[in-house]
Amino acid sequence: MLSICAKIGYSTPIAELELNFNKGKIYGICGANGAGKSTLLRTLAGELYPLEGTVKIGDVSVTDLKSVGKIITISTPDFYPDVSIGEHFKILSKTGKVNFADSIQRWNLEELLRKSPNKVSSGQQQRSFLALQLEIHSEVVVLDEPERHLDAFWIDILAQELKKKATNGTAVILASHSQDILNICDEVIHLEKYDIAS
Ligand SMILES: Nc1ncnc2c1ncn2[C@@H]1O[C@H](COP(=O)(O)OP(=O)(O)OP(=O)(O)O)[C@@H](O)[C@H]1O
Repeated sequence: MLSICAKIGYSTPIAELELNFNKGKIYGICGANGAGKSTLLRTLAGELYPLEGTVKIGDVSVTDLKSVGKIITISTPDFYPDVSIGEHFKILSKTGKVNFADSIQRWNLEELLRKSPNKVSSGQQQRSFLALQLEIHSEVVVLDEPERHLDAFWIDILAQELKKKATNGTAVILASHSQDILNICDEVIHLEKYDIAS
């Protein structure tokens, strides 16, 4: 469904990959700091062009207009500073036609809805962001360290949510340093330091 056959990197290559990602599966990407996990995710999502080669969803390049909306990227939490967390849910429920009631309950966000995103903890921000983004339908979801700032209880909830997403037919691709999250993956890709001479 999503495929990459490419050399990736910014100006110099950091990996050369040939991979396929199928719907209904969870793929983990692991490796040391700087190994290229975020670069791979950004290339898969069409935010970064490969140095050589292609990234396709079906037969269409991920950078083609036809691919818009098929892939969602969940990375650093991003909120409007003067808009309450609850208003973010309201705005997205109108524009994306999504009902967030269950998601707000599952992520235990009722008490945070009136607050500004700048006045809650990093873990609370992350929970709110995941509750918003994971509820939106897409064929592929790409997550960069989704466990960031979460305690063990919420990492477990995150694992359940990702499994549910995959069961519903989404291809889930994540980069993580958490063994608890990597354990739920159907396949784990280890990125090693790339030998430029190769
Ligand atoms: N915006 C950028 N411009 C140029 N080079 C970059 C940029 N972002 C990252 N790099 C370089 O690309 C390489 C891979 O970085 P990347 O962020 O993909 O690593 P990572 O595996 O996600 O690391 P971490 O575990 O620290 O998040 C690093 O050597 C880094 O210095």
